[in-house]
Amino acid sequence: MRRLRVGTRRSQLATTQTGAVVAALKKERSDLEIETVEIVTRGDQILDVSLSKVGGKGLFVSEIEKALQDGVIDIAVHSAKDVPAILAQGLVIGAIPPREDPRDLLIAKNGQTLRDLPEGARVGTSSLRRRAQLLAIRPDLEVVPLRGNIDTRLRKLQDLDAIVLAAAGIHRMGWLSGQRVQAEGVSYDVTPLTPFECVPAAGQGALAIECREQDTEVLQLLAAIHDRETERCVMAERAFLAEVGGSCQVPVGAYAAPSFSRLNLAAMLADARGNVVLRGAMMGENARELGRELALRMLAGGGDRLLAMTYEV
Ligand SMILES: NCc1[nH]cc(CCC(=O)O)c1CC(=O)O
Repeated sequence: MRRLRVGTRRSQLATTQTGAVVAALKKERSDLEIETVEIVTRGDQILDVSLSKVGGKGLFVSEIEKALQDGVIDIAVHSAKDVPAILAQGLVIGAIPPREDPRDLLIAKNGQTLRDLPEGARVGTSSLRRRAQLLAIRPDLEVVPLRGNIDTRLRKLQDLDAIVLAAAGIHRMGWLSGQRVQAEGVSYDVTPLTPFECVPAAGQGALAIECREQDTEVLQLLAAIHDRETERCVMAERAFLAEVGGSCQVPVGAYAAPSFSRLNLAAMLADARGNVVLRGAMMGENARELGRELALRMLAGGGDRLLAMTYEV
């Protein structure tokens, strides 16, 4: 293999993430010629409608998967949390590099924490998972829809009191220094939300590199940038998500951390309005079984009824 074509979405975050993966691969194989191919997905084009309405996160991935299947590209770099539970025919995740900070960040215009935002403050997020968990702590907040790439969302903070973004994205962009985010000519204090306050999305902070199942040479190359511990955590989180049938219509969070030889998995399920938030945690050895087991327990413990409640949001 002499040439590798890498598919990426066109957002600033996507191209930055892809650039980091390309650099890591070049370090492994300096003779390799790597070409980056930008793909505009439907999810990138439809920015004014909430994701739960236009068909979910798969929108960002399905066109890229087609390019892999058609041989237009050889690998695709995704944010692990954007990858659906079931991959397209003939494709596999070839590598999961070491995870970044998995937490969500509260970025308040005047530097407040979640506790000292003023009564009725307007907080921007289109994620049902973030919305439910914010309202569980501060029922008085007005949570308003906020879509677009992370640069766009940061700019929209001008018209709001606060927004919530993943730490990983901000960090990979090089916009986070200490407790401040500096980007697009603005600078704000940030407060990380702990996984107890706001359980992250399954896979948040991790990248997933997808390729063709049959491409043994590519799989061999990707093994060099793979992190087995991150994979184990992400597997437990995704097993939880798959078992609860996580679509964008339901607020679901799952976060696993290694604890000696075992994994500690924390998860949350809520109804779409965020009136009821159900939390659970469990330790286990086998990542997939742990994710499934915690999901089954939480569904049996009332989660099934939460998921059955659907609303127009
Ligand atoms: N849904 C978009 C998306 N996909 C991955 C990230 C952040 C980076 C990551 O989690 O790895 C973001 C932005 C955000 O949620 O703030």
